[in-house]
Amino acid sequence: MINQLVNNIKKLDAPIVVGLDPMLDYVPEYIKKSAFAEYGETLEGAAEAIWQYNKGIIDATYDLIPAVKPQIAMYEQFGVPGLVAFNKTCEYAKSKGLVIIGDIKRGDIGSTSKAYAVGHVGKVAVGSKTYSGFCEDFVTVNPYLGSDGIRPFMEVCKEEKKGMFILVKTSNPSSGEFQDQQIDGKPLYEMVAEKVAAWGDELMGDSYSYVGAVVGATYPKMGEALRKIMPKSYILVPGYGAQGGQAKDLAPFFNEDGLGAIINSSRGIICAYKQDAYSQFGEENYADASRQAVLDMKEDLKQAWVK
Ligand SMILES: O=C(O)c1cc(=O)[nH]c(=O)n1[C@@H]1O[C@H](COP(=O)(O)O)[C@@H](O)[C@H]1O
Repeated sequence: MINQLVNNIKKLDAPIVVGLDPMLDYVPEYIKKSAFAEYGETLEGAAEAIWQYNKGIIDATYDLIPAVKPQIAMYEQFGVPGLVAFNKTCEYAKSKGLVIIGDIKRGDIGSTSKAYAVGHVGKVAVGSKTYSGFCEDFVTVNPYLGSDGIRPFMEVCKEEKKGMFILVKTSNPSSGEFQDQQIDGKPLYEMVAEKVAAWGDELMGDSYSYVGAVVGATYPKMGEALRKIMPKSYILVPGYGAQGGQAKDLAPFFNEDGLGAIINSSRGIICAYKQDAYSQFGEENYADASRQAVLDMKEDLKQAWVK
């Protein structure tokens, strides 16, 4: 999968992932109206609305982007119907040729991590049969529990040729509370990055590893240091756009080959129609606004990664 991700990025000249993080407030009224007419103001109605909203965005952008990143919390808030919408979204995006990065941020004791890995990027055995519960190509993983929380994801990813992005330095304001703590003269996030590089060496694709990292766009200086520590790991970079990360700061996240980083934008793309810059599209054409926002992001990012 890392090879497909790299190939998609090269083919489209777009190190971009669109975050599918639907809140009901983002969904245009006409979509909600039709979903509620069919299912009522229920969890099913909400799930139908976010699914229709996502479908519109995928249809309008799939030819421009290599990947999407559905954030599972946005779906889980609607319970089981929400999870059905998550799965439908992943399957539909996959049918359009997109790589799916499941933003699930899991990680637990070994046996539990194994179940997460099997469910999201592997296959579960039921009697003599096996099934893919969900169909992501990559997942985000929390490394707080250490190696035995990561290894089950590595084993499943090796078997299935899938991948993961391990949280190294997150984009949020409080990320330093723990991640920046100095241990033996080194920040914790650098220690995690060294482990990511070592785990990644065990699972190499053609040029990049199956084991990637998450580093926030909001910490470009740290991104520069981390790029060097993990040369073979793809870096998933959230925080561009809505969280204030800017293209001019993103160059250090890329390698000399112009690869090695994929920049996420969620609200900046899926809620584009609500922004002044795209107000001419109107609610009915929210998906066209998202398409324009992707084109603008691609142009904006050129200053960061075109060598
Ligand atoms: O793993 C992530 O994707 C992630 C890590 C991180 O450090 N910061 C971060 O914002 N994210 C996710 O990236 C997305 C950012 O959304 P926007 O701020 O709307 O672009 C959300 O889905 C977050 O959960």
